[in-house]
Amino acid sequence: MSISKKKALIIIPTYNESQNIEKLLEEIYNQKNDINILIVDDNSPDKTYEIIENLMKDKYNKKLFLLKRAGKLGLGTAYIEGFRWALKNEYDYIFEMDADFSHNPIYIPKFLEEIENNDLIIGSRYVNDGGVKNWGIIRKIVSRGGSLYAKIILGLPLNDITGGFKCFKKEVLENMDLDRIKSNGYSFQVELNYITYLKGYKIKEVPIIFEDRTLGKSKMSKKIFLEAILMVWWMRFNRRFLKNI
Ligand SMILES: Nc1nc2c(ncn2[C@@H]2O[C@H](COP(=O)(O)OP(=O)(O)O[C@H]3O[C@H](CO)[C@@H](O)[C@H](O)[C@@H]3O)[C@@H](O)[C@H]2O)c(=O)[nH]1
Repeated sequence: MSISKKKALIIIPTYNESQNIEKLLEEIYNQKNDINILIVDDNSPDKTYEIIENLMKDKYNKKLFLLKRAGKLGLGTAYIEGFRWALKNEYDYIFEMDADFSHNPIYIPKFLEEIENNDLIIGSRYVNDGGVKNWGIIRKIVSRGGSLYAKIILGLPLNDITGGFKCFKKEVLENMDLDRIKSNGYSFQVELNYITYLKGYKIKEVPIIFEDRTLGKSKMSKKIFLEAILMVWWMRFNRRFLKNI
């Protein structure tokens, strides 16, 4: 079957992204006009959801959707709810993407091409031709170190393990019990990659240049960072549980 016959959905979790979201949607649709987008908004105080509600009525009618949750419940659970929605609505290819332009929409066509012969595509900062822009030295060390830490402890043959620009084939998500995923922050990405790998799916890293956001603020915190450090050890010792999740 050709790409055009497959249904693709991009899930974008949002919390206070009113400065970014409309422009991002425009750029995504410039890259790929026939794709659907699901925003999972946690009742953003800056009313990001109102921008979406207006665009859904008019400009992006029937291609833009919104799940509005009661309050800030975390990135991981936002994706889990998005995945459930995607499976219920029979999407074949399911993307994860940030709202802040750190994930450049120009890569979407490449991901769609590569997912045909793979089960999970990871936009990777740490393979040839990948990289980061506008990051200070500390953030570079923490991010690169974090991926190496998870790679060594878990024995994962991947270079960018925490990255959040991805595309799944629906079978991967259908064949895991989403209710049993434990992580919510950075380690959410690690846990999903690890389960996908343990189940024997084909994972490919595609190089991306990750650019730090210029508008709005990152929501990541010390707590999320600590969760990631500890969760990697939990995953290491619960390999069998995760393989059968
Ligand atoms: N709905 C919802 N969205 C959220 C929440 N927290 C963050 N988001 C949304 O999730 C996206 C990423 O949030 P950032 O706060 O910009 O995250 P980051 O620190 O840059 O982390 C990114 O990079 C990490 C690794 O480099 C990734 O692990 C992570 O998934 C994300 O892609 C943004 O669209 C943001 O609005 C939340 O609690 N609820």
